Amino acid sequence: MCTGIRFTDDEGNMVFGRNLDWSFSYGETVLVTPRGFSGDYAYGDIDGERSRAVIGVGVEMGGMPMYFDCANESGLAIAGLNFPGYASFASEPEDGRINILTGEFPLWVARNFDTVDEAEKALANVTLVAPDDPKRPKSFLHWFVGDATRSIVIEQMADGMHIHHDNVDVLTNQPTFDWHMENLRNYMNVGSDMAEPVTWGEQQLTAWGAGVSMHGIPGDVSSPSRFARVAYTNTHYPVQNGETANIARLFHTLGSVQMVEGMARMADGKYERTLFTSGYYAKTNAYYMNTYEDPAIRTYPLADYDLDSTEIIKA
Ligand SMILES: C[C@H](CCC(=O)NCCS(=O)(=O)O)[C@H]1CC[C@H]2[C@@H]3[C@H](O)C[C@@H]4C[C@H](O)CC[C@]4(C)[C@H]3C[C@H](O)[C@]12C
Repeated sequence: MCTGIRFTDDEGNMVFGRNLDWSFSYGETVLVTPRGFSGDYAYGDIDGERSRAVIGVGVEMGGMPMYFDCANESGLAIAGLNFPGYASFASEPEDGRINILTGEFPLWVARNFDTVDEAEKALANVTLVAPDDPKRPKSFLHWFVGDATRSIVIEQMADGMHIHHDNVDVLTNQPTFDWHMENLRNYMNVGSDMAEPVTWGEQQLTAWGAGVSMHGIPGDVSSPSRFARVAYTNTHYPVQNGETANIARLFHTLGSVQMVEGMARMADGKYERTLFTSGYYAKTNAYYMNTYEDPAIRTYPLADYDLDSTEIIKA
């Protein structure tokens, strides 16, 4: 399972991040794609005139950075999360369209747009392609895209591309975004206030501490439960000032939905766990990441790399 969140600091700078939950690593690292990199996309040269510098977590395949999540120097970020059973892509490119291999989609978005509005507009001409090619392993994802103003969820299904404005700024996995938003209505009774004393019959009941009003928020790690829990946390967390407090917010909010060894097995019998948590703060133009084995948060400021280089940089 995976979880993505977005929020802003007290000055309106975006913070965006995700948990990557899985049973094994693909050898992913922080990768910087400098402005001068010339992308050899599967379906032609689809980058526009100005290519933005991009940083994120991914793997290099065939000379291309395949990002799991990434952000650009303008403060636009994107993350791919599993969506099997619902995601459905074209198996071949279509004439007259911008054809994008699904694995290259995060790079294309981050290279070419400054805002969610711009990216959303461009999607009208996009065909997402997952060819039947053993050399190109498939992944069935939906994507979460955010900037300083808002976030959207992109779900390409058999009946077309669905783009949702995301009012709670979170995403998990299956089922569809619409379903998750409808499900939130099950939890509208909960809140963060200290529970007031009540009387049942002749019995006085008083809260034994904080947290009683939150009863009902599910504690398990299934996708619908994580969606409800992280939507609650993300929308109730007070706005923060500065790097330390906002990165703490990012990692604690994602920590509230992390998967711990032993909690849940995947279909292959292995335990799923939060292999890494990563994210971007637009104010510092930096990526942040920690892993299951090494929870110390490392910082990767874009300014530390040669952004005018032509080669992918492994941070
Ligand atoms: C497995 C990852 C998603 C994790 C997740 O959402 N888990 C949910 C578990 S569950 O189903 O809901 O149980 C996804 C996110 C990004 C994906 C990777 C990226 O898309 C980059 C390439 C793309 C290639 O097509 C496949 C390999 C790959 C390297 C992908 C492997 C895998 O599908 C990743 C790593």
